[in-house]
Amino acid sequence: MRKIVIAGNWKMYKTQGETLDFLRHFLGQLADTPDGREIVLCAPFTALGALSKSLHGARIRVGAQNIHWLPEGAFTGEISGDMLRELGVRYVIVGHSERRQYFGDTDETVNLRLKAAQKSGLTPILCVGETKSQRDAGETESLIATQIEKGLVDVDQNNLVIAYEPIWAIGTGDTCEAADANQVIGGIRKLLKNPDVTIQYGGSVKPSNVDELMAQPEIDGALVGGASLEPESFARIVNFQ
Ligand SMILES: O=C[C@H](O)COP(=O)(O)O
Repeated sequence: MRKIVIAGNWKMYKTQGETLDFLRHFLGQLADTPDGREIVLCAPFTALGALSKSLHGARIRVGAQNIHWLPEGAFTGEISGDMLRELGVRYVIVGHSERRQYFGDTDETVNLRLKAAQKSGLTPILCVGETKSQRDAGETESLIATQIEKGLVDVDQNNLVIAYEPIWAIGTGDTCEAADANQVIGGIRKLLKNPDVTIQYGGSVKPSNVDELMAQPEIDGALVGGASLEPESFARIVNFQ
């Protein structure tokens, strides 16, 4: 049975105070959210502790946005899985295109981070996706197959979420057609040993397009950037029809 997971990726937005303000407005809008939908907020490191402490049994899981592959060491600016666990974190995004583009993540380091997350009892959200030029060159399928195959070496597919995020659709308002996203995600599923892995779509998910995306048979959730920053819009997304 595939689980529905709707995750907000706050990227480098929201202080602790802004996080608490978000929760004040967001939690009250979950009263009618159907059972069986996992809601995750992936906050900046500095807000994770405040987020965990303020949930008081609410049905929200806390997520981080990066993890180092070693338990400790001289790695300035990095954070380990056990440090995240101590803060109540359950999920962690790995291999987001912004990490790959700006901070040098490769399929090899993504693989190390995935395994480290699982070793610490976290559920990693592996991001894959193509650029516009790769899509135009017809390379989407082969590029994603490489990201999946190299990323998932020795990774436990029973504790994993994958997010298909076409890079040209991130933060652009230019959403991938729902049917196209469904087709790519169906292709990803065929590469997996475990067909029940939750596979999300990410890239300009909004209240206006979430219903159509979530109606697709292969799409099990969403990884939401900009539209997760506002309580009203993220609530509408998690309450998709
Ligand atoms: O992780 C989230 C994605 O980068 C999507 O961001 P976006 O919803 O702002 O396009």
